Amino acid sequence: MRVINPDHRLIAHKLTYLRDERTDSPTFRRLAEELMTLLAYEATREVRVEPFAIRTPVAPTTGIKLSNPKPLVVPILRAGLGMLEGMVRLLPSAEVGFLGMQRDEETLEPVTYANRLPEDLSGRQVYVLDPMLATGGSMADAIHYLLERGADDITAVCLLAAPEGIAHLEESVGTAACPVTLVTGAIDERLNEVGYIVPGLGDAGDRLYGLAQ
Ligand SMILES: O=P(O)(O)OC[C@H]1O[C@H](OP(=O)(O)OP(=O)(O)O)[C@H](O)[C@@H]1O
Ligand SMILES: O=c1cc[nH]c(=O)[nH]1
Ligand SMILES: [Mg+2]
Repeated sequence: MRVINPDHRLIAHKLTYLRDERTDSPTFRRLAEELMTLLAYEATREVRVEPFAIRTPVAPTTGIKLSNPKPLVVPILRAGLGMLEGMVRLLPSAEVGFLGMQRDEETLEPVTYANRLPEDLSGRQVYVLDPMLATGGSMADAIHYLLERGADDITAVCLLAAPEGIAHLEESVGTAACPVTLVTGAIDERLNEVGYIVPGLGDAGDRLYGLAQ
């Protein structure tokens, strides 16, 4: 599994404000979108393209355009929704599928409560969005669903990752038949005893959308 942690001061600057407990939900939502757009620049570096012949006002030339089928973007509800707009701003022709997952706060095991993905993902390039890679259980399950449906190139994008989550993902999907890449805005220190990323930013879903019941 390839892990990409772009070294960019604007990413670090925006992440600092995102982490700050004084940042309110509207600002948190705007920063999450902006960070996603910056990470999307890296995550889509190898988006699939094909040659495209055009004519400029001066001369014919050959450029490139996105290949069909277009990439599939999959935000993991709830918190991944906060990254969706930032991604489709750069990839407006992408299709969007949804996975709803919630981590059981006692066992830290992910529970899937919604699944709205195309049945057949053969030959598809897929971008999975979730701001937090903590134990890595939710992202690993999401990637397994995508692999079962035939996805053949998967990029997971998160804002923060714990070393434990990266190690779990490596173990769980690192030897998958298709390439799996993780793009993360930062790699934090560790998980605490209740499975939160340290220093982290708290519960991303709650900070985006308010307290969950
Ligand atoms: O790596 P893991 O240990 O699996 O934890 C990460 C998951 O936890 C958070 O979701 P949460 O369960 O809080 O749901 P929410 O998005 O509805 O808040 C986060 O958005 C990830 O999906
Ligand atoms: O730190 C964490 C861990 C899991 N989910 C979150 O939203 N934050
Ligand atoms: Mg949450």
